[in-house]
Amino acid sequence: MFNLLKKVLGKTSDAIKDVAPTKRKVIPKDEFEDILLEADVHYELVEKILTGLPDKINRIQAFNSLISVFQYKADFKESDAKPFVEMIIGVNGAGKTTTISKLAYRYKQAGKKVMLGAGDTFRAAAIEQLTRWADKLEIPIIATQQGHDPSAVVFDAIESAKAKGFDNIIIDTAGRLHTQTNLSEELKKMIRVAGKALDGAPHRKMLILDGTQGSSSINQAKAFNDMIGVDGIIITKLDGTAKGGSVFSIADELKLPIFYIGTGEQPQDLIQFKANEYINTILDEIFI
Ligand SMILES: Nc1nc2c(ncn2[C@@H]2O[C@H](COP(=O)(O)OP(=O)(O)OP(=O)(O)O)[C@@H](O)[C@H]2O)c(=O)[nH]1
Repeated sequence: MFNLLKKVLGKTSDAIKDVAPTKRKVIPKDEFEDILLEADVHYELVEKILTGLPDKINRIQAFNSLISVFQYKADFKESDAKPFVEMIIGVNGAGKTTTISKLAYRYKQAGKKVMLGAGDTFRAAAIEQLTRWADKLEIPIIATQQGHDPSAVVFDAIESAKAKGFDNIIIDTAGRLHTQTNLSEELKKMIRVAGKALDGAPHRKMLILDGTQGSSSINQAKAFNDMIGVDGIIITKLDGTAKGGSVFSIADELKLPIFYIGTGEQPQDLIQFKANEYINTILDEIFI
């Protein structure tokens, strides 16, 4: 896991090495500042992280300051609902479809019966892409034609999963409609319909953010959070970017738990996010 994370953060580590080529026991505070900025931690947060730190910083001081970014106000409460209904939200291209296949693969590996719902009915390509993943993973999918009401997909998926004793339903959603208001109304309706079909559903609304966008994905995330209230985040494509520090900015601005990070394009390329491991992987590049 540590090695995998090291690989995922390879480009971020290279960026850190450009600023701090030699590892030491203590580093000057302004060098720590440069490192954080280089890794795309957002300026105000860098200032916050540095507050209270001495002029020369050791690893423990750096760790304590960075881990404080991940103290969320409210953590997501695990649910043992069956089926556990999850909605996957985010802009087009963030990696929703791929991430759904990764979650489905993960749950299936854990022995769960998983069903997908093709809720991005705005684009035929989204329905096709998800159906291809479902076939490849040998997982059933509820899909309709382009333009049909995605709430019907939600309802049918939940009814079918209840009848057949499924454990997990993962529902795709549109990332864009003709207007933002349409999108908001559609997502809210999907949530209402899920709740009618099964008490407490959807149990988790997961936002997918593209890690290569760095801190600029934050406004998008806030817009979705304001619209429907997000329970947690998955950050994708961290393997291809030097902006690994954006994870700090995302956690700080949204105060939402980060559940997983995407580490590649295949169904198995998803790892659970653990703040301490993430920070230690970065600090390994800086300190002896
Ligand atoms: N390297 C890498 N690529 C990823 C990751 N997650 C998704 N991708 C790629 O990002 C691209 C977009 O992913 P999709 O899953 O199609 O994204 P989407 O949000 O469903 O986008 P649309 O289908 O355009 O709505 C694809 O080429 C994926 O293979 C990841 O964690 N790492």
